[in-house]
Amino acid sequence: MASVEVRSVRKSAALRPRGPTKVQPARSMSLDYKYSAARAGVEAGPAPNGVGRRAAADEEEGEAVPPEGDADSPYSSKATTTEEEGSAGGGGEANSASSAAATPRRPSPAAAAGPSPRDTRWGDTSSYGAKKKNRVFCQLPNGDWALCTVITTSGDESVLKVPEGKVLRLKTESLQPANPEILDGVDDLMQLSYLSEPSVLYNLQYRYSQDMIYTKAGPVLVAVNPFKKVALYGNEYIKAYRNKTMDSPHVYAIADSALREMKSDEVNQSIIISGESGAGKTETAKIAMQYLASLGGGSGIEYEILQTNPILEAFGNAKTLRNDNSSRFGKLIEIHFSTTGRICGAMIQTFLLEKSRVVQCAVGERSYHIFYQLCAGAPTTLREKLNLKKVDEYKYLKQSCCYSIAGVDDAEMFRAVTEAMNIVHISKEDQDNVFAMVSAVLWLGDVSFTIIDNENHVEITVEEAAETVSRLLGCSIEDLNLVLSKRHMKVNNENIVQKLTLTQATDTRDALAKALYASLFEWLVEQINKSLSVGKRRTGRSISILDIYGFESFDKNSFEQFCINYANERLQQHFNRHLFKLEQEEYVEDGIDWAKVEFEDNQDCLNLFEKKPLGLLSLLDEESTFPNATDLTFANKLKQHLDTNSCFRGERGKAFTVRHYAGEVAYDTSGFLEKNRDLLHMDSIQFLAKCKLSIPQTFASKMLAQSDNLESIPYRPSVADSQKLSVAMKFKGQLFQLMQRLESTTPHFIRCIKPNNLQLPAIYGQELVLQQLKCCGVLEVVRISRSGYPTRMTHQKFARRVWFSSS
Ligand SMILES: Nc1ncnc2c1ncn2[C@@H]1O[C@H](COP(=O)(O)OP(=O)(O)OP(=O)(O)O)[C@@H](O)[C@H]1O
Repeated sequence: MASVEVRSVRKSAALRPRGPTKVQPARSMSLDYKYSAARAGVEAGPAPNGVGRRAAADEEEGEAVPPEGDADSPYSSKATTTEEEGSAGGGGEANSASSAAATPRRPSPAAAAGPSPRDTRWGDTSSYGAKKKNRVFCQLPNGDWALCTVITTSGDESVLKVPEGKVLRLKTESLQPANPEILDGVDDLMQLSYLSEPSVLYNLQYRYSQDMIYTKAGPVLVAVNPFKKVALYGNEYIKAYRNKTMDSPHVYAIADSALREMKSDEVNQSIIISGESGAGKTETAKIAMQYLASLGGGSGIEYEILQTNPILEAFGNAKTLRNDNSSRFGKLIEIHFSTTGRICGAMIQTFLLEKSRVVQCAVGERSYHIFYQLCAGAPTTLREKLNLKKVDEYKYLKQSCCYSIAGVDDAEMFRAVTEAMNIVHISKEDQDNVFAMVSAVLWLGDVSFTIIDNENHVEITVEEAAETVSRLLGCSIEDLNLVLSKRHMKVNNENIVQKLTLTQATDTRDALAKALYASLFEWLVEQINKSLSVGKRRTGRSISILDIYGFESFDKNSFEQFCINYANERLQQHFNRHLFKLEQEEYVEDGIDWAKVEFEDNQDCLNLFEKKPLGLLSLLDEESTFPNATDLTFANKLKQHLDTNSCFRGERGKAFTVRHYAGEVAYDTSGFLEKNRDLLHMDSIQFLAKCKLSIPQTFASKMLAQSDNLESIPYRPSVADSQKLSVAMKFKGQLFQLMQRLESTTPHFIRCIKPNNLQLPAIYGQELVLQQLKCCGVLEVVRISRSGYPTRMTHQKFARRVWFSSS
């Protein structure tokens, strides 16, 4: 590919040595903050400004990039270029001239002549000779690294002064060199002369302790969750980033780059936020939206876009053991801009809501916030209309023994949600219908059954719960009884009615509750999208923000974690592809003498999930089509076919383990088949269609339409009237589409890090942080970034930028 090497422009890290910032974040820069970026290059320790490069002979051959044309790859059917032709609209307010002119102090990869001292130091302690007064890192018995000073060295031992004045004698070879004090707390890890695990951990901790939660790792922004309010946001800061009077790492800086690049390059942008549950993804997404809304605002629609957050959080977030406000769905919000650079609309896509939470949740967790908010905050008339009880009186909510969240006022949140619904133009009548459905779901959980014969067949017990459900849905008690206690089936072309046992009836009731809630969530997103739909003045330019559930590993991991972790593997592949594979491939293609930087590729794990016909997803789907299959037969099938796969391990009974990029996860297949089939019996759909209220009717028509659309799909479970594509296959399809969409954008990555599992401020667990940094390859990204060119672009893009900057 023809390209010019332009040193500057894109990576703000590359722009960094640019003098003192004009506006200091009140708490992000302490008075005694010693680092001066301009001096860093000169006084950055003993390493020469060499180039990271290893002898090519030491490197392995290239790894598996999904081949173009492979149907199993989301990258197969499209060009992966981010170049797009478009009108030269661009908008008038961007000012990228200064950035285009800046020159980073970075070496050329071609200048590399041999292994750099930096690279041999990468995690390598053996060659390090500690000297008196040197600052070094030593590992304490608990595994943490501590910064200490060498008092004396003799033979192969050193005597060290560790924090709190203690003295330790350790083998010199176990020590890791520390960076000079002047580099303490640098705002880009690329500036560290010793790039090692302890030095990165120390640097992040140093900054974290001063509320500087953002640090660049080359092109990636690392955000360490402060678990408290930090004075880094608001209008003053937005102004400072817009005017470039502040350039310390920040979500605002990332959003600003996205906005500028969208205008100057005429390419859609994406901000991809990842991290574990509770790491801060949703908050980060909101901060990015806040910046875009502020810069691209004016028409009022930006306010509507921001107000989608309380609605989606109320209906799609819940308290889990890891996060009091955990998103139980994935979200992509695409913000569209007009020719003048103003926001003109938005589109939200959601992924796989965890609907099992509606009927079942673990002790100490809660179901979706809206249930508690409605019960706490509904005004008297609504409360009476919906026959609301206290939260601890509903069976669905009672099982987890957790009703409130410390510091959260559910009643107040309810008012915020209804206000937000008003702002996104959900009519009062629709709001009432929405809350009627929420209440109906709660009351459904209280519908009980009476056994009517000695075969355990049941009928619903006609009492308050059944009566309230039938009133809220607009159906008769008879219809409710029929749908929950009997099933129509076709056997040998004959219609028969089967009576349901207590277990079957309870499952049918729960399936209806889950389907109602999931349909309601989908419907709400549709209404929001209608309200935010893009106006006539669209340019086709957009910035997408992806906030998708983080990697999960619990004591017991089920189908939900299986899907969530699969999504994270896909995202990790996107990250790897852009920051490791494509970047390095281009160097090689351009004939630059480049030694490959190793990184943890997760292609094998993705193959384990996606390969046909013997991948986890295909095998799950196949097993889901067999009426007599069980979770155990599924687990056995996996063991039979996948036991030789290095990413898979069969366990005893119904369990199996997957070696994910972020660690091993043991899955229990209990419930996998049922959750994957996710069958709502046709009787239930017809029941909803017959209800008098329009909203359940709408849900039913949507379900019926989906089942019609699927007539042509070869995969059809053999169950008589099953109506859907399996959950895993649908999710895989959504993820492929998502990846294709993201591939046509310029990505900006934000990695959120959770510093402790207690959700408390000022606690920085080194091991926890390190594990997150390792699993997302932050160190490798820094290494590639400082070894390579700061930015690369085609002649065409360069010309467009120069034109844009000078016009
Ligand atoms: N920038 C921030 N400032 C202050 N608090 C924050 C910030 N980021 C995160 N938090 C705190 O951490 C909590 C968890 O963050 P968030 O819900 O964004 O995590 P998440 O990564 O989206 O988790 P999940 O994957 O479970 O949805 C927030 O509720 C908030 O209390």
